[in-house]
Order: sequence, then structure tokens, then C-alpha cells
Amino acid sequence: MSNLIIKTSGLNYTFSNGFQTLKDVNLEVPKGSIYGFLGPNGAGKTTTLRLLLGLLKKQEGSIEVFGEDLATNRVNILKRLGSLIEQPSLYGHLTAKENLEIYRKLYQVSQLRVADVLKLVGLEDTGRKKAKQFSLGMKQRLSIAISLLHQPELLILDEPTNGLDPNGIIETRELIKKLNTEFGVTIIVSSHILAEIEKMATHVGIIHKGKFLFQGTLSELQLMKAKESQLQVITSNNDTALRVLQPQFKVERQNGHIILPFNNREETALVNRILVQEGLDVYHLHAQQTNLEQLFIDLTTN
Ligand SMILES: Nc1ncnc2c1ncn2[C@@H]1O[C@H](COP(=O)(O)OP(=O)(O)OP(=O)(O)O)[C@@H](O)[C@H]1O
Repeated sequence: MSNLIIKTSGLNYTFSNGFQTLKDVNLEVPKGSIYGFLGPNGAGKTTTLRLLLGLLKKQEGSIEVFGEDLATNRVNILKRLGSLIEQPSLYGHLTAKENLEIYRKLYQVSQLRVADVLKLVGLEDTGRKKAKQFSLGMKQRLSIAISLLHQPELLILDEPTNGLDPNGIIETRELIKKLNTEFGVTIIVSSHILAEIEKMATHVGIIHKGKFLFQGTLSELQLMKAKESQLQVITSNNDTALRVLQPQFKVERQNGHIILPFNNREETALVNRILVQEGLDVYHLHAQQTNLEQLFIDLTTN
């Protein structure tokens, strides 16, 4: 059996106004991953996630979740997943426990589970405090607690850190990581902030204008881009440096620097050795690590 928890093939989706939002989306979420689903606003993330939950009716392509066809096994599939697409209604005048108690009854889950999820999201000590007095991060953790009541194997979170203050963002991110590493929950989390995904995802899918631009592990993404990274060099005599490096490297002059492709640290050390052996002073030797933010811009503007 495949190790994919979600697999879509050739998903297309057009809204009734004729706007094609998704174009041949092939989403592959491996079991056990934190899958960062990245894309700028309007890229098609929410539409994709709503399709996965059966909240929008599929038009073209196929959707498999847990190896089962969503079209024919929706109820079974939904029993095994939790989601936070729109905020669940929290009752401001009730405590965390009382809020959970309401949803527990709705989902027909054992009473014992309330204490479990409260602990899981770190709200076990909130006692009589009402939800309306919670910080944004605490409210978000309570919302996630609700989606965890029925012990889902898969969690689908649409922009869970959106609108949170920095503390709330950290709390939510740490919770996502904990659910994944300690409890083995596979999580697909959407975001338009690359740096955010970089801090928690194991796998990444980048969507832009309804099309996938990249899908793979976070390190594959970094590796792909690192190949285009550059090493910047400034020495006491750049003409000489250019001459001695030329036989071995593809060197160029640029704005008072010398630049060459950055491949690995060993090559950086070799460049340094060659220059020093030539009697040059090396003032600056800097590998311009491609920052994923830049990559995101590259990937979405091409
Ligand atoms: N009900 C609708 N009718 C028509 N167009 C829609 C509808 N819902 C969304 N769209 C359009 O589909 C595109 C994708 O929207 P979607 O919400 O999936 O994007 P997103 O990546 O989740 O972005 P955001 O973070 O802004 O929600 C957008 O251009 C949006 O305007």
C-alpha cells in the first residue's frame, strides 16, 4: 500500500462564475508528514482543502484519503480526520472544558477525552477562565482541541496562524509539531508565509494561480535552490583572484565582488586555500544561502 495519506490526481475546479481556481492539482501527502501547503492569497489552497473535506463538490480528477476514494467513502474518511477550515464557534462565556464538553456530546466521544485534549493543547490549567478572556493563541489551541476530540489520524488546518500575535504563532506551531512527533498525526497546514512553513514542515507543496509549482521534502526544496546559490568573494586583488580561480571554477566579476556557484562547504574551503596560497588577503567569503522567502518569490513569479 502507498504511504500517501492524501493523493489527488488531476484536480480541476471552476467556480460558477467561470473562474478556474485549480488546474491539474496532484497533491501527495505522505503518512506521518507535516505538509506545508504554501501559496499566496487566492492561490487555491482553501479550495483544495474544501474539496478534500467534501465541502465542495469535486468536478474533475480523483481524491483519495487513507487510500479510499472520497467520492464513495466520505463518511468513513471524515471519521478519521480533523479539520479547522473555518473557525469553530467558541462559546466566550464558557470555559475551555465546557466548550469541549459541548462538542464532545455532538461528536459522541468519551468524556475522558476532554481532559486528554485539554492537556494535549496545554489548556489543562485554565480552570474557571472563560474563553473570551483567552489570548488569540489559546483560542486557536482550543479550536484545535475540538478538532482532536475524535483522535484523528489526519489534521487539515487552513492558515492556523493567520491573525495570531507572535506568541500565538509560536504556540500553534509548537502544538502542530508536538501532535506530529509525539502522536503521529499527519498534518496538512496551509500558509502564505514561507518562513512559517519552513519552521515546521517536513514536506512542501507550492501552489500559485491554481497550479502546483513544487512538491517535495523541505530539504529537496532547499537543495534545488542551493544549486543556484552563489559564493561571494572579495580579496586584496580581485584580478588575480579571478585568474587563479578560473581554471577550476565558473567565476565572474560582479559589483566589486567575484562570484562563483556555491556547491558545498568543501569547495568554499578550497577557494579560500587557492587564494591564500596565491598570497591574497581574503576579506570576504560568503555563501549566499538561498533563503526560502526568495525561493518562494522565484517560484511564484516565474
Ligand atoms: N465562491 C467563489 N466564487 C468564485 N471565486 C471564488 C470563490 N471562492 C474562491 N474564489 C476564487 O478562487 C481563488 C482561490 O481562492 P482560495 O480561497 O482557494 O485561495 P487561497 O489560496 O486559500 O487564498 P486565501 O488565503 O486568500 O483564502 C481566488 O481567486 C478566489 O477569489
